[in-house]
Amino acid sequence: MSVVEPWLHVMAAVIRGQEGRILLAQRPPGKHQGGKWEFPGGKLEVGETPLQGLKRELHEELGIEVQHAQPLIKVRHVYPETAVLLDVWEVDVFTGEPHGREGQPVGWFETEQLSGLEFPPANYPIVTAARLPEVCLITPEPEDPAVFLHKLEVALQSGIRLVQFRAKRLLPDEYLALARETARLAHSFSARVLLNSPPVMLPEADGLHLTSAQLWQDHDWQPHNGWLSASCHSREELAQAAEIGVDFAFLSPVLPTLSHPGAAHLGWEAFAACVEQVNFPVYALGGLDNSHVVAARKRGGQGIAAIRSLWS
Ligand SMILES: Nc1nc2c([nH]c(=O)n2[C@H]2C[C@H](O)[C@@H](COP(=O)(O)OP(=O)(O)OP(=O)(O)O)O2)c(=O)[nH]1
Ligand SMILES: [Mg+2]
Repeated sequence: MSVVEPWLHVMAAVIRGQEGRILLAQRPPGKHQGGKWEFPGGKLEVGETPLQGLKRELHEELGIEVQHAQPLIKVRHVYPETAVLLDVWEVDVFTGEPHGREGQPVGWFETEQLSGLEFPPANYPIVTAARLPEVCLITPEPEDPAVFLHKLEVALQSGIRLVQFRAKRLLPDEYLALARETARLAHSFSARVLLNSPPVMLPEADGLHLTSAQLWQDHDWQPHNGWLSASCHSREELAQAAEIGVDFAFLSPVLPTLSHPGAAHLGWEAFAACVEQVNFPVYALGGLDNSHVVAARKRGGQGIAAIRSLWS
């Protein structure tokens, strides 16, 4: 990504309606990327703040008044015609009945339908961000499988929808058996499971999670099914994660942690600066709990991930 590129600042919205459905519009034929589905929005005007621009665009294009919105992701993309900075916000409270005021078709879609639609090439990470929740549970080292699954169920009941199954001390067969049970239980709550360093990838998993060391191994990690995510601790590791094509990442430690007392941590400023360098969703990790979701979002993060604070 060139820093001298004159980026065209575009505001776009992931508008959430009933049961989490998302409102999309079709770009008018003849316009740039015409005919494709888009997250409604348009160019920021001189003198506007991003939120003002977002509100104006959604009023002009859909006739709605935004009541509450928060940043979701920023994506930079260079088209042959223009370089765009897509500044995407999530809108969860609005008034008015959205309709295509410029004659464009609009529709509500389930998050799971999004990956089957044709969007402009810049939109892939936005679709990932729209499908990912704000909070990810990373499991602590399992001791007794029955106790583990019970605690997992408690976490799922409390609203967890993304689980990174992390077990370093199990034998391969034990790992796979518990990973299968974890996926089965998570799926019964419509939650998804990433496998951290599995002996083999399981078809029932929703993604493969890489350690930061694996990022540098000469290996094709792309799983046949699901997402590819990675643990990162620096700008260099995030750049390497981008290089190998991860869908999203976890950046840590953001705050001091009990597990690594006295170790250096990034702090929110450095977290924000690192996230700004990449085009995919990044979870903040390290010393965090549910109360830090808004802080993470303000710094460009997808939300927070945690072990300790999300496990009973
Ligand atoms: N709104 C929106 N624009 C997108 C998305 N993906 C994507 O690549 N773009 C690009 C296409 C365009 O080059 C640019 C948005 O410009 P636009 O044509 O919608 O701008 P606008 O609403 O202000 O329209 P206009 O006044 O120029 O007619 O961003 C998306 O999901 N939503
Ligand atoms: Mg527009």
